[in-house]
Amino acid sequence: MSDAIPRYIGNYYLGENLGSGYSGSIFRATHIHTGAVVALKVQHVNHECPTNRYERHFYPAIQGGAGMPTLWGCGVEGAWDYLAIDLLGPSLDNLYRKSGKETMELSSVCSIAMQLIMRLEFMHSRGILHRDIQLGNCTIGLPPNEKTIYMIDFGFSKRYIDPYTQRHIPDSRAKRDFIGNYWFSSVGVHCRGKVPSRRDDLEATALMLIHLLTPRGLPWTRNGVPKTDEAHDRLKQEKKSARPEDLCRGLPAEFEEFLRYSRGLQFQECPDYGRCRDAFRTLAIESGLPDSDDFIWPPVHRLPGEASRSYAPAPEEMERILNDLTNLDLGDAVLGDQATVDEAVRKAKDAAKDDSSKDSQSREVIDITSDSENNDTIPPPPLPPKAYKLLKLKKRAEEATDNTALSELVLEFVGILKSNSSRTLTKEGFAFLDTLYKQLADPSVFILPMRTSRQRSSDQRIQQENEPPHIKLGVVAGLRREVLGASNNKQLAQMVEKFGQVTNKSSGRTVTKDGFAFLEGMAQRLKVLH
Ligand SMILES: Nc1ncnc2c1ncn2[C@@H]1O[C@H](COP(=O)(O)OP(=O)(O)OP(=O)(O)O)[C@@H](O)[C@H]1O
Repeated sequence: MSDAIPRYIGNYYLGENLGSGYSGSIFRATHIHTGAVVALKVQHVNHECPTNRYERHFYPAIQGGAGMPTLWGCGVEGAWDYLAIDLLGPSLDNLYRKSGKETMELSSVCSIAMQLIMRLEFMHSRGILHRDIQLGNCTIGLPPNEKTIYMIDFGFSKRYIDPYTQRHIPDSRAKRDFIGNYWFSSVGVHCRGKVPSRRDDLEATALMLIHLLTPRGLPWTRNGVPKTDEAHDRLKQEKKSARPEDLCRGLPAEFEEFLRYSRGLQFQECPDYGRCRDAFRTLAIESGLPDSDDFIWPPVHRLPGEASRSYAPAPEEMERILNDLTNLDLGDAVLGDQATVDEAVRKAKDAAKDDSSKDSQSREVIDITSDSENNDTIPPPPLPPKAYKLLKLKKRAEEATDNTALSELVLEFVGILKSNSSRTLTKEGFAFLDTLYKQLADPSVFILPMRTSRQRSSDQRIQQENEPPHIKLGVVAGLRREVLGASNNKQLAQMVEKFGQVTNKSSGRTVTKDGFAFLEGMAQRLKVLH
């Protein structure tokens, strides 16, 4: 049998070579009778890894899905096994390399995230895992479908739902040979030899997104493909030991949350695709980007005049801000007490003098005197705006005398958190929740704060570090539902307490979409309850 690929295979005339992988080559090809142009995936029948033979069996189950290529024909002719599939555009790998940029734009990455999560939801709904998520296996369509991302290469795919019994495939403790790719396959599958399931497709997607936003990519991709077993072992070790917070440092919190969420899923658990997708849509909107998941290439920049959300500050930066706040000594002070304000302003001025000019320029200063009862002319302290607004809100919550006023304050609280670049619940945010709790539980009794101090005992710290994110997501999602049925303030108080505790225990202490919905539901309920 000749090893040279012929000009004709099946009814197709082969044209330009579009790409070659480990297991074969892809050609642009024309049907000799209809003139239809397709991508012909050609593989030698004796190939040691006969992926075409497997791949053709997955197409029937995914036909018609958005971003799923159509299989127009397949067969074996002579020494060649071929698949004729929709001709598509360049892969994300091609686009990324050709862009010459160190990282992809956030707008592109958000739309990739939304579309890929949708593709996986569809494939998984058809009982199929992809198992080889990577940039080269995602292509854009040809016009008019250039805004759609297509999933290709089902050579490593597998059914996770047994078509006969309709049951999920079983887990196994036995280590298995690795199937997937070095860069993005999940830690469980790649480094621990676990059986792949839906969670691993999601984790691979998360790693790929983080890679696109990281200068020089994920750390273990920087030395190229490992050529020896030792190099592969080193790569696995590096991948296994990389903590999500380190991989996602400086990125919007959504990426770390997505990675943690996928890693926290149980073997058979169905991911909440909608919630994952919504998180990236919200991120896009808050960053002043279009909310559609259309993949626009070359990427669009921020819409003019739109509010933009910058990346979350790195932990060190957050630490510095919090230290600045602590130095202001507002901790136990009575707000509104002029002596306290004077003292704070004096300290703030001293601190500001020490600060580099770069730092002071980057801070927004809120004028606390503009609506203060005291007609003070002293310049305002350089408190971060979010912290200051929250402290003012807390004070107003202390003075609130009815549920209607509390309802409005809760909505303002949501507004402040949403308008800020970071959704982290800071100590001022917790202080507001404490006051709200106190007001709801019994306005006449002083309740010990749930969390107003940054000091934590080592026990608490261990507990906090061990709290998996899906626990927080589950509890807050439950609160979001329950809050609308609350029949008195005491019940609402318990919910605020639970919300504060679970947020405090979660890594990042971010307020999620469910968290906002819970707070908005609380405001709604407060209006009704008297
Ligand atoms: N339908 C298509 N239309 C246009 N280009 C395609 C198409 N399918 C694949 N390609 C190009 O060919 C490359 C290899 O495709 P594919 O991954 O399906 O082949 P493979 O032999 O399984 O590769 P690998 O061994 O790298 O997994 C892709 O990265 C893409 O650039």
